[in-house]
Amino acid sequence: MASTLHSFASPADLAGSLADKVADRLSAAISARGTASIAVSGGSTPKAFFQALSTRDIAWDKVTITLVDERFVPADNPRSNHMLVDANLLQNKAKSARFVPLYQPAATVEEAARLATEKSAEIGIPFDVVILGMGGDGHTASFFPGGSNLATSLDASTPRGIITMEAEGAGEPRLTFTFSSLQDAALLVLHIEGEGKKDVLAKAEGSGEEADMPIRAILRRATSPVEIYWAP
Ligand SMILES: O=C1O[C@H](COP(=O)(O)O)[C@@H](O)[C@H](O)[C@H]1O
Repeated sequence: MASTLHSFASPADLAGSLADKVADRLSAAISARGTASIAVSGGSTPKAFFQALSTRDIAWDKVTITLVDERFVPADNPRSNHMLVDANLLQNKAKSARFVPLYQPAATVEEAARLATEKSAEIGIPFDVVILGMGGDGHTASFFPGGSNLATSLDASTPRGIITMEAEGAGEPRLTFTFSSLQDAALLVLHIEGEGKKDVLAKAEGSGEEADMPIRAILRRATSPVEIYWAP
């Protein structure tokens, strides 16, 4: 499916514009079905966008928020994506949204993935909005080059749900929604910032193996158009 690049003069401009776009989509879903869903990324990039989105006028009590991926660490760990979302998105008007975490206090990451899959199955499919990020190594969600479950996670026939991932560049073991869960969102966004990430994107758009730069799976095979939001 095609992708469209939306470039902004600054990260603040991008955050405001993306927040408006996402708010419109969530509100449209609420008008149509009574509920809306969004899966967001962690990392350093989405903070300003989260803060802007949290101020938008939406019937937040009808919105379910989850993460596209998470480290296998509890919510009070500063490295958790949950803590980032708590501090920046589940604030202001968005305080009344429902949050479905991926981390589960289980003995193993595999058991946590099974429990998270069970809990996230209550969220309607497909997601109304998915916001992906991208690492300098071309990973997105926790689809890491060399990842333990990379092939399975990217296989379009792997069922929707959460799968585990361990990889050299990943730090802790990870929990990640599968490609099949994310690729058909009504609004599928890739949010990246900086010249370095633009170069990584250009490389990913060239030829090469998906396994080397897993973001290629989204750029090449997502059934929804990919809206790329970039600022320097
Ligand atoms: O590990 C992760 O990194 C990516 C990108 O993070 P950034 O700090 O370069 O913005 C992120 O999209 C993903 O959710 C996160 O778990």
